[in-house]
Amino acid sequence: MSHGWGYAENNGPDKWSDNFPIANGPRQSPIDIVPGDASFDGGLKPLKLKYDPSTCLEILNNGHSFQVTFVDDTDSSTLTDGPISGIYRLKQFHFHWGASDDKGSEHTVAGTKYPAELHLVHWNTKYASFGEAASQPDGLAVVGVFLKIGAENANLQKVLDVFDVIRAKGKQTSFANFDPATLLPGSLDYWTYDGSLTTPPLLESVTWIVCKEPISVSSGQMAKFRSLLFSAEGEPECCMVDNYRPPQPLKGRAVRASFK
Ligand SMILES: N/C(=N\S(N)(=O)=O)N1CCCC1
Ligand SMILES: [Zn+2]
Repeated sequence: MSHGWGYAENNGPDKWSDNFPIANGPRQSPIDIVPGDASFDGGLKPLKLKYDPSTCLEILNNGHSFQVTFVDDTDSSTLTDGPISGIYRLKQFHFHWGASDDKGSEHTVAGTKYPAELHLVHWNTKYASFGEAASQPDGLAVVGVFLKIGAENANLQKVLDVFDVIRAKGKQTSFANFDPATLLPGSLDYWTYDGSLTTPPLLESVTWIVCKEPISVSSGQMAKFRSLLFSAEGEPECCMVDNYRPPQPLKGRAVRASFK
């Protein structure tokens, strides 16, 4: 059985280019964001995020992370404005995190790693589906939010409370009426650049929108993230930790800031 991609020594980020040569492409993600190198762009609009909790469907351990999936057959939960044109629908959100609080985010800020990073994945409705959009240079828009150790996050806890039911790869359960807007920081100031999916197939179809302000997470809550498994039931247990890709070369790309 071929070992699929993962985050271990034998199938992790350094090996992904074997099966996904775009891993060495011109617009790969994540990146290290250097605030002093970002250009303020007064033409960037504020982010407009309109989420309908009734579109929240289920939560799944997909063996790489866990994701909360949304019904995306209408414009009920959308991202508009910001650096994008048109309407992008929310498809899912997921996280990346570390084995300890000193690492875990995918994007870094002047070399600083956060313990985790939230990704809200949206697709451009000028295309017929997420799958079609994912293959287009303007197909996806992902809002990234850093998690910083601090006070317990009561909104995040609603997600963590169902982890016991999705501990192993392939487990899923219904997850209704969750408002992802409760996971956004108070300020929606952001950096934006043209990038890619940070996991295989690493498609270069993402407009990245990374919020400057983190949200809080407690150390105890981070321990709960680490209770999930990469492995399926019946397999040797492998803790789901360090499911992040390190920063990739900028290759001449501009990073713009929506704030001074
Ligand atoms: N890598 C991904 N998102 S991410 N980490 O780039 O936001 N995805 C893979 C399929 C659906 C989303
Ligand atoms: Zn992600």
